[in-house]
Amino acid sequence: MNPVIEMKHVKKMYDQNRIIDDLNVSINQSEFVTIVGLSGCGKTTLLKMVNGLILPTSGDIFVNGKNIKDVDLIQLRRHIGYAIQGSVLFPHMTVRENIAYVPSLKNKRNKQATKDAVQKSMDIVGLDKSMMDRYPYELSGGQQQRVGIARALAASPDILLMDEPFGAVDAITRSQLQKEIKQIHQKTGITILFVTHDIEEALLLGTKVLVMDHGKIIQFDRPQELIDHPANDFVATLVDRQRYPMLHSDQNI
Ligand SMILES: Nc1ncnc2c1ncn2[C@@H]1O[C@H](COP(=O)(O)OP(=O)(O)OP(=O)(O)O)[C@@H](O)[C@H]1O
Repeated sequence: MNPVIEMKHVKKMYDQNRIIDDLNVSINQSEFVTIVGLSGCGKTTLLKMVNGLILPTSGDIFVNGKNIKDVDLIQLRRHIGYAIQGSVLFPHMTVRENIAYVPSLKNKRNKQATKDAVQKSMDIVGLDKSMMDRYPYELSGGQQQRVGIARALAASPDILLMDEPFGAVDAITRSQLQKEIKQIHQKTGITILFVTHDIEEALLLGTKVLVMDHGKIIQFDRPQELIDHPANDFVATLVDRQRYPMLHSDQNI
């Protein structure tokens, strides 16, 4: 299978600081990759390099087989959904206008296609039609988060980048959103890269988990592999049996 995203010898420096260090990774279509690691280890930097919001100091990044050095980054981003923590909606636009933003750029002459895309992505994230004409300030945090995800999905992207998307909501809403994103992944087969601080969330959602430490990939494996065969003490501590017994198959008796 050809990888959807491939990074080869990618480095990122800020001044003399090496943030990403000779990173190599291949991500196949329809994987749900969760990215975990301590604060400041380079998770967001890695994510933003996929859609060219951050450019590497050296190395190559391929998306759908094309080196992003050779593609128009604005075009590239239209195929890559991006959802981040908190409300990043346009405050002066309604829910409908927020979600329609990218599809309307794509379907300039076909208003119906945009309308359909808005309806479809609202359905996917479970937003009621009655919300369409509300402004972001008229929504709860969880609803705003759903609109953010609907907006990221509306242009039917091949890849969805999510940076702590559920970080700012309460535990119940978070668990609902986790279920929804899992269903969206199963229904659409979209490739997802999902940054989280929460190892439990990473193990539950990811088809593969990418563990980072100081700008390097320490392990990139199926969740069960991390639990059964942690690559080092750092990973072992992260997936600690005492703290997450329910995630360990031998304890699910
Ligand atoms: N524009 C910048 N200039 C200088 N240093 C930066 C810049 N952006 C990020 N960094 C540094 O790069 C490192 C990695 O940042 P990054 O945001 O990728 O980490 P992270 O793993 O996502 O952290 P967190 O979990 O806290 O969000 C940090 O030490 C950060 O201070």
